[in-house]
Amino acid sequence: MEFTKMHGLGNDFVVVYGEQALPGNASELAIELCNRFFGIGADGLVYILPSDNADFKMRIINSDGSEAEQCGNAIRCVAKYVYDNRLTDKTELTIETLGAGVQPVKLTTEGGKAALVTVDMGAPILNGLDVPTTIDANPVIGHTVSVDGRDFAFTAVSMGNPHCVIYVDDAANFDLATWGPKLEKHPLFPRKINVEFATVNSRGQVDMRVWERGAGPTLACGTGACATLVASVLNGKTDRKATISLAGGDLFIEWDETSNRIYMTGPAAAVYSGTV
Ligand SMILES: N[C@H](CCC[C@H](N)C(=O)O)C(=O)O
Repeated sequence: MEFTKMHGLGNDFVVVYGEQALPGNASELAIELCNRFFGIGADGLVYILPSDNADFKMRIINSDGSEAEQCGNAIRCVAKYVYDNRLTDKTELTIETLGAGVQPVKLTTEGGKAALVTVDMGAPILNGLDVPTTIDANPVIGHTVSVDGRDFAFTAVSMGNPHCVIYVDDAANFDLATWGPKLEKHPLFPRKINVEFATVNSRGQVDMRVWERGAGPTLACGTGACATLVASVLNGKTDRKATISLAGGDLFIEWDETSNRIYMTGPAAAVYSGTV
């Protein structure tokens, strides 16, 4: 199998093109290939497939073998892959995802290669039961989740995949390893959840660290950055445009008031190609 190792701000993927459909053993393959000691090593396995509704289709399998509905950093990598490998000559194209429909992307290029990618991530889903959570409220803001005697207030947002955003004093030094997995698998979240810990520094800049569903601590999370911006607007903490600063770097997120759509802008990189 030919693959290209790519990342968005250090959130890394094994990218495979040329399949007609997801192989039956995609989950087992993801576990094996994402293993950082016995495999290639990545946060996820990404397939670029044909689509009837868009230029391409993306499927993303987490390193634990679970398939996600959407992945912001991966969709930027897919856009870069198809442009740089001349599978399209368009700098404005569409990519179909499992859980967030068809998403328009815009590339800026440098030296004939894609550099920055802006993705229309669609409208956030805020109804608690649709995120999903077990909470019948719309939106879910400042709801309390208790784990091991500690209470966290969270805001729930889906970008196609589920997120809970929690504000803490010092996100960059927060104990992700202790609290991330407990929250990821909490019964309030029927399909588990991605957990973002955020510190708002101004109305235009937020530090965020993420414990991802099915992947654990990653250096960046595109959908998580979108969820963090939405939660910060809902909680009156930021404007509708802000830089979300992750361990791996910055993403620029805008929640357009008129269209209700979220725009994410950030880089994508290809590291090497290989055969496995
Ligand atoms: N672990 C996520 C999928 C990857 C999302 C993240 N890597 C991103 O950039 O949006 C989930 O199970 O919902």
